[in-house]
Amino acid sequence: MTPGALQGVRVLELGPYVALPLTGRILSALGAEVIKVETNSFMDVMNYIPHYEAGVGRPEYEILKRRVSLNVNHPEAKAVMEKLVRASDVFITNFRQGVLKRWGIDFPALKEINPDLNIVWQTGAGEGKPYNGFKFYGMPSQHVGVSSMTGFEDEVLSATNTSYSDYHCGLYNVLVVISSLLAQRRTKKPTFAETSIFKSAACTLGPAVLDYQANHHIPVRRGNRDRFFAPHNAYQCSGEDSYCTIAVRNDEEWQSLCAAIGQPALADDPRFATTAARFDNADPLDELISAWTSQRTRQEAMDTLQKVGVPAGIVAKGEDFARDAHLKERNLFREAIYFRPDQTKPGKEWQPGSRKSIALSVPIGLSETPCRYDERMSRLGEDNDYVYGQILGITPQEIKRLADAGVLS
Ligand SMILES: CC(C)(COP(=O)(O)OP(=O)(O)OC[C@H]1O[C@@H](n2cnc3c(N)ncnc32)[C@H](O)[C@@H]1OP(=O)(O)O)[C@@H](O)C(=O)NCCC(=O)NCCSC(=O)C(=O)O
Repeated sequence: MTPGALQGVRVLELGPYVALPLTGRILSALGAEVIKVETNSFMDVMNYIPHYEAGVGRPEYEILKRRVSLNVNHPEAKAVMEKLVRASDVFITNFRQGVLKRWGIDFPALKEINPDLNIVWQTGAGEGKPYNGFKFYGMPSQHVGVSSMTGFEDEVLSATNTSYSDYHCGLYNVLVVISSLLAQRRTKKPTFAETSIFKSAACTLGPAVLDYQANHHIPVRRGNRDRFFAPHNAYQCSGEDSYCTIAVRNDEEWQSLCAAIGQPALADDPRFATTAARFDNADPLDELISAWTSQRTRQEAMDTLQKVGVPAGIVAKGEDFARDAHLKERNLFREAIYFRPDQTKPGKEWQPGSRKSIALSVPIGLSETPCRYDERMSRLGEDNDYVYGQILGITPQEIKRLADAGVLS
């Protein structure tokens, strides 16, 4: 197999939920060896959401990681943790400082254990008053971001139903890791970096920040409409619950749309002559477009418009999404098989489980160092022998003793 871009880099991951495990997932797809530390009594919640068998890695997150069990609250765990830290190039965590201190791995301690260790500390809001030490999940962190300006006017708050601040922060974490490793080659110094899901959410506001500063415009909720695009909406197509989205940025795209829907004269209609005019006349504009889309399937509508360079996409969900021909063709979805221990045999005889799952791979293509993909589902503790034995050099007897003593649990 061609070595990945981050081949030779070892990352120690300690932390739950979306953003931090996403970081490890991307790094492992890029070729890093990512060791994820969890304990049976606090397994990353994302690994046991109801759909999945308890303890089995959630496909899109843990599929490539080395999952070890270590109860860091155990008095004997510190020595094992120190070995892990010494063997790693990068440490990523989202536990709060007090928790890390309790475990003897706050940042000064880590520096002492491994002076070359790069550290990414993913926080809620970061250091500094007034939010220092705040606990955040996606939604509360997003009140500063896009969710305040998405949705329809009469909605109290548009919960985006996806914690985008986590996905953004996970990507920032990856950038930090790669930059730190590159910088270290030059400076010989490791980096300590603080990232934050709150700040990541704030950075999704984009031009709205400038618009407020320059013009004192406070963004309002406009449903699917947008001042800088018109038409800009989801249009009903033939068939139940079937929509096509269309976004037109300029007059050229508008003229192409008019021709494609068989109404070239609309391009000269003064109500629709400019983006501003089309935005002001969005109701009749949307009616005209709906009249055309409602006679077609969403696929036909999308294909017809895309053929003439008008950005259009189908609204996909559930099966539509999982079976999207393009995503499938580009290998974004792979079928992954659950593995589970064969209870009839002693030791670790792993058998393919009965259920299959769709696993998301990383949506990037690298020509020289392709991303890794593995169809194996890892299970908590599955890599204990490899990591503790082969990487850390702990003897099998000692691994067994630590396991029996509840340290590796
Ligand atoms: C992630 C957090 C919300 C988690 O907060 P808390 O639930 O309060 O967790 P704590 O940090 O206190 O730790 C939880 C408990 O688990 C224990 N714990 C955890 N792992 C271990 C291991 N390996 N061994 C032993 N014990 C463990 C830990 O000691 C605590 O025990 P006790 O003390 O005994 O209880 C917070 O740390 C945080 O805000 N982090 C920064 C922002 C962030 O990453 N947010 C989530 C993004 S994802 C997201 O938003 C989303 O999914 O949605």
